[in-house]
Amino acid sequence: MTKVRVYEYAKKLNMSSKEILTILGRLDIPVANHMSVMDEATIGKVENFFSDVKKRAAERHAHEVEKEMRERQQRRQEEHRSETERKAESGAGTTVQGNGDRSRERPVSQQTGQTARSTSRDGERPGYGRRDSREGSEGRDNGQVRTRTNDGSTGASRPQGEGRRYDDPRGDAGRAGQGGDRARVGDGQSRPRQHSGDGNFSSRGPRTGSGSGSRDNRSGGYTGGNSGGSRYSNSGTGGYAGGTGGGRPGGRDNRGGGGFGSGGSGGRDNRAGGGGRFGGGTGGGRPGGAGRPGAGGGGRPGGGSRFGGGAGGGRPAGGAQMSGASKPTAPGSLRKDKEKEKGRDREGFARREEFNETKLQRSKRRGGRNQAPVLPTEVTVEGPMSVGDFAKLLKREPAELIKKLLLLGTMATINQDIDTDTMELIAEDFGVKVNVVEPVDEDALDMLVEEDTPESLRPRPPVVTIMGHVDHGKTTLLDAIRESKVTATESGGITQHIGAYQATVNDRLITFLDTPGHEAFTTMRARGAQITDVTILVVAADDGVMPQTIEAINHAKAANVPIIVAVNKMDKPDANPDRVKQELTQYGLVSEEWGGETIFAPISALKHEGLDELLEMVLLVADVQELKANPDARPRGTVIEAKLDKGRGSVATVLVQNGTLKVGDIVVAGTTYGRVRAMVNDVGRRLKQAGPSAPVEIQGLNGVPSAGDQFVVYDDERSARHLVDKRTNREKQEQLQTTSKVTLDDLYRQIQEGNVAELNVIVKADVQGSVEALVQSIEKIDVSGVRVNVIHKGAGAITESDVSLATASNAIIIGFHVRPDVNAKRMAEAEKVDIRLYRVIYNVMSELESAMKGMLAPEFKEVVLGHAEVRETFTISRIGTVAGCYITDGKMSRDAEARLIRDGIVVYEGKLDSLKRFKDDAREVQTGYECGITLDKFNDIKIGDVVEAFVMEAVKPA
Ligand SMILES: Nc1nc2c(ncn2[C@@H]2O[C@H](COP(=O)(O)OP(=O)(O)OP(=O)(O)O)[C@@H](O)[C@H]2O)c(=O)[nH]1
Repeated sequence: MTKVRVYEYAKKLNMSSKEILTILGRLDIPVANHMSVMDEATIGKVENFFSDVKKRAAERHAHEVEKEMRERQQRRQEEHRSETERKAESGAGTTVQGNGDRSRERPVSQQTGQTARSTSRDGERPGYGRRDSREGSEGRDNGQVRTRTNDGSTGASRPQGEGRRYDDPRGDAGRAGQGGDRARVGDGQSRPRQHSGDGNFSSRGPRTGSGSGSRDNRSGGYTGGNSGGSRYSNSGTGGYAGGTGGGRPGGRDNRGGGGFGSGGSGGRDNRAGGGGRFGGGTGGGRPGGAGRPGAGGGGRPGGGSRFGGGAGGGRPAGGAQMSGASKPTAPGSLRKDKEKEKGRDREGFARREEFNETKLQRSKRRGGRNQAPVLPTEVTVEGPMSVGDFAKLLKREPAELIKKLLLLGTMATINQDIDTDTMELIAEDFGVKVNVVEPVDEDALDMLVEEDTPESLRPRPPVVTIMGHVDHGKTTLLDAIRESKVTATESGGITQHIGAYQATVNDRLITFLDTPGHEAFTTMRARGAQITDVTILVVAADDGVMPQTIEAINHAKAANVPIIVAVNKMDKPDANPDRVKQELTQYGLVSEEWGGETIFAPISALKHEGLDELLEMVLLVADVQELKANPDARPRGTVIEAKLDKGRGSVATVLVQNGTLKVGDIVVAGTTYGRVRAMVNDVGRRLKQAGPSAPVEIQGLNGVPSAGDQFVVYDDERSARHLVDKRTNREKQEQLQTTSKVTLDDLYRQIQEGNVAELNVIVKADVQGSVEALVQSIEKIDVSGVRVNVIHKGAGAITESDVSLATASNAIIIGFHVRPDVNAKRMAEAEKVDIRLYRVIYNVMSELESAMKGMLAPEFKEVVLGHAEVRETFTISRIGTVAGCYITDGKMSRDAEARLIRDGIVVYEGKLDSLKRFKDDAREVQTGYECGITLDKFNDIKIGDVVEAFVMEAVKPA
């Protein structure tokens, strides 16, 4: 793409020009209006903007997801904690001992202490880290320290160390060590079991620090590098190490674990793993322990995590708060208190949230006295549906869904369809379960489709279609087969062309569809009917592959029907079957002799040569397909052709495809039904019944069905009639829908039905200035769910070409101080294009807006009575200008209102002052007569002007 106009670009993105202009404005790219040209650089900037939006949306979504995960985890931890507490009642100290070895404990305690010291020394706020780089380096140091912790030389601060919080772009190093203290604080105490070691950091250390192997030790990895110590520990590096972040080390349920950081990860169930689910920086991600009272240091998602920020950090609060025991660990700095405060705040927030949620749930349970809709907890969908419909189902505002979609990185409109996966994602956010069920196949229901058991199936004759290029001999072949193979003798019946016949070959039947060429395929397939089992492709040996040959191949291939090539006219001296074979290889039909799989049968339809071989091949191919049907099933099949016969009424040739059709059966075919009165086969023999693959002509339907209609036998006439009525109504409805044009009067209904997402408008006005003003105003109309899209604008009368454009694009035409010319008007009436004529811009706006909001309730409608052409003008003193007119269409009425149109532009609108026929006042003057007209307080009438008479009629709201 090099250069596009704003509106084109907007259209491409399914957005409004206004939206693009707003974006351009935000990007400080000067553009005049929607016609302005956007060059490549501008487009690039806009696209960057979009990708930024998406990125942010994804991040926000990630944030939400994680928040939810965190809450869930907290709940689990709570549960687990109480369980642990119960267990711990019998001896906490032992637990400590049991969980880690001393060597591992020590470093932690040291580490803890160290960090605390360093923090207090620095005067830093330990929990959240500082922003200055120094801190970052400390964070890194911490990381290093962490790696050294085993020798006890130092001690890492909180493992998440260096990460920045959230999306601080500078998060690379800053905030190092943040949360570390908290971690320690938590470390120290949080875990109830550790109380045994009260105040003794070292004794507490191991639990928290080294990921002591406790399966559920979510806080384990606080020792950073030691995370490996945990049974389910992180395999990553550094655990909580400041530098590399680390994961949430041991926790079995570690979902976010170090995953947010670059290293770490790893709990058994660590779902996020080291890579960082949200691509965090280096930080510690969600450092386990979070919220687990004993574990301390609970990390709220490590800094880096969600917002792709730097490292670690995380929310220290959890542990600290819960442990409340931070006292012994923390060096008692004020900051710590503040930290704690913050922690509390967060806790408080979480509690408040929880409270709110509980309240919501409770009120939901109570039926929401104050909240009108009872929100569903489970919905059932059948497949993709529009955002609007899904919102309705969820009893939420579409905007909420659109927002969620945006968070998922999808910009959707209310009418946009979303798939079931997306629905599930959104619904999950609302706590709603989505059940996806197979859509009910109404047709299958109507057709009373039943499964046949394998035992009930019996072999049936193949149904063959003959196709090929014009004059290659299709008809001759069909006739030749019929003549030589049809057993017309038995009843002495007269061979009838009923659209299909059956031939006997080696005592086996083959059904031939008698309609040569593509019709059988096109009409049948267009109606979803697949009746052919084998195709004989006739190719004249002297002519080779021709366009219709290729078409035929494509049809057969599309229908997945095997092809047998009949190389015809072999009797001709210039027959060249090899050429045919050669040419057909290009289309994937390679003869068996040449190593392919396609059967080629050389024949002469004219001389009846090679027919037996050809038909044997047909049987062979059919055998491979194992064609079967259940003769005892409910009879069903397809209409091959149908006509109205003078003597016999509706006559339809049907191919029975399953079951056995009998005289007296009640058949429904398309929108016709009736009892089978009589049934004859292709040799004119009256039948009482016809089994699978039999083509028969039936009488008794109440109308003429279409070729391709499927028929089925119903048990009673009433339900057959009911089905036909239903289908007829559906057809009418569909017809109505396809022909209905959007009009302002039913715009709202169409919006509601999801038919209009964009209201296409053509704007015509008297002068260019008005056009622009109007367009600008129209584009400003902001009604959710529909967007006004000006597809064409211009100064001058409304012409035929405007109407045809409106027809093609389902637009309405807005005329401002202009009128449609005669042809345009006629065409608009015929095409049912809504032309709205206005004289005040405000009215345009308010009417459009009202229509979009469904509030348009026009009480009056203008009805044009007729037009008169001004052929002469007279100026009479005290009266003014009298126009000598000729009525070109309709009539002029004395009481009518009138407007004067000059070159399609309305120059006056008011009342007819007088209407005279010669010298007499006239009440009405009809087409083809002359009359004198004066306009109320208007004299500037010129020859060539047109007077339009109209009245305002009250109309019932649609
Ligand atoms: N020599 C010779 N002529 C044949 C043979 N088969 C058909 N023809 C002649 O080819 C001409 C066209 O045959 P049709 O059977 O009408 O061909 P078609 O493919 O049905 O043609 P359309 O109905 O127009 O599509 C007729 O004059 C046939 O007599 C054949 O095997 N040998």
